[in-house]
Amino acid sequence: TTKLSKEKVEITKEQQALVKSIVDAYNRHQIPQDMTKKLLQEQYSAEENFLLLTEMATSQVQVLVEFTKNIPGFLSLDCEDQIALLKGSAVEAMFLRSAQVLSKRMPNGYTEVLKERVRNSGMSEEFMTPMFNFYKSIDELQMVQEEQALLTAVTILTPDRPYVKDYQAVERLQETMLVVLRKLCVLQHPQDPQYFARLLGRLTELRTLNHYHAEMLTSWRMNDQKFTPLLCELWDVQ
Ligand SMILES: C[C@]12CC[C@H]3[C@@H](CC=C4C=C(C(=O)O)CC[C@@]43C)[C@@H]1CC[C@@H]2C(=O)c1ccc(O)cc1
Repeated sequence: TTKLSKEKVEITKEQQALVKSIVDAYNRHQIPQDMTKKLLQEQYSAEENFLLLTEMATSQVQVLVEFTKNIPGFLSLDCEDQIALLKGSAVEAMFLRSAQVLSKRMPNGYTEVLKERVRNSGMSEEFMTPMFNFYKSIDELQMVQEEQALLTAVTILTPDRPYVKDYQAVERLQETMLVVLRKLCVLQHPQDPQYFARLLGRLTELRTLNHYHAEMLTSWRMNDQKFTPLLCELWDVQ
């Protein structure tokens, strides 16, 4: 086992401030309530479900940008690198977000309705399976909100995205998050010293979903489904 689990793990004052600012940003930036209400009310059809998810995806990108701007140090990165990180991590952040939302037990059956609409949105089986497997593996972790917020920040601050110029600057920021995340995991799950490693394993699983997503977009376009201008720009489609 790692030394950490033997020693008393201390979170420093500045690390506490870091976690607080990221968790606050994570909780502050959510898709608008009226959109989630629509999800519960609109009638079911593959087209209607796809439209709703497209609206949610578009809103989620805007939420993601606002959240990212609140990650300490992000705005001091090179501007073009900021764009490269957002473009490169948007799909993973979206799938991570959907897994975190779907693994919550919502009182009004929101997660069941959302799952049903995802299942019936014109997405083919071959992408559905890996995506729902991912949801299950995130659900098993039962992450607390600090872990969810930090894991999202770690995903965004992945240095090896296309077109990132100052790799080291991004790596340093990600490292800062990982150090805090590891301490939180040890403190939150003392009985499971491998918890942090399992959390990082989810990031590897996330990357494979990136690959499926490109094909998912293509298959949707084959059925001439329309995306929004923001999604087209983000994913270089149309
Ligand atoms: C990722 C996704 C779009 C965004 C959805 C996610 C399911 C759950 C969500 C919960 C959210 C919340 O409660 O905050 C924000 C939106 C998200 C994150 C969908 C599953 C498949 C879909 C998709 O890939 C897709 C992509 C392009 C489209 O045009 C339509 C769907």
